[in-house]
Amino acid sequence: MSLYTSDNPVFASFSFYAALLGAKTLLMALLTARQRFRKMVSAFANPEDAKMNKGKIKTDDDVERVRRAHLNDLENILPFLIIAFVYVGTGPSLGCAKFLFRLFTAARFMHTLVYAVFVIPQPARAFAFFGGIIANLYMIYAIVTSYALAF
Ligand SMILES: N[C@@H](CCC(=O)N[C@@H](CS)C(=O)NCC(=O)O)C(=O)O
Repeated sequence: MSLYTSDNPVFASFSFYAALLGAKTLLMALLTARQRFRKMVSAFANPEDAKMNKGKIKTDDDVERVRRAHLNDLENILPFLIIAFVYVGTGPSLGCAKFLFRLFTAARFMHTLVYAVFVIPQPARAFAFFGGIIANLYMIYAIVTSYALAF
């Protein structure tokens, strides 16, 4: 049986969480746009955008915060997609794989809520960030130990 078909519940679970995280990352652009419009007068990225909306170009702390959260998603979710995909190929148990995918997904949603939506003081963001890092590092460890003989 191929590990990369919907017959494999681990791959099905990976596909589900990958889609959820992909959608979440794409929606960060809407969150940025919402913040730009809330701050109407001062937060358009390009002259043409400012002109169209009768605003001025200037950076804004709240807009930049959402942009940093978006960038942080790219720094963490893109590696997850590659790492978790390779991890599926090691044939992990469904329970363990689901736990890691859920931990990572929950951690990234928490990161955005804490960083860009409710602006909760540290160390809340650091905890959310490390939840995701731990899941990714565990999968890297599982991959490396599975394929150590291939070195
Ligand atoms: N590129 C990140 C690398 C370190 C990192 O991701 N730190 C986490 C936990 S404190 C974070 O949420 N950083 C905020 C950010 O990337 O804007 C940074 O510049 O902070």
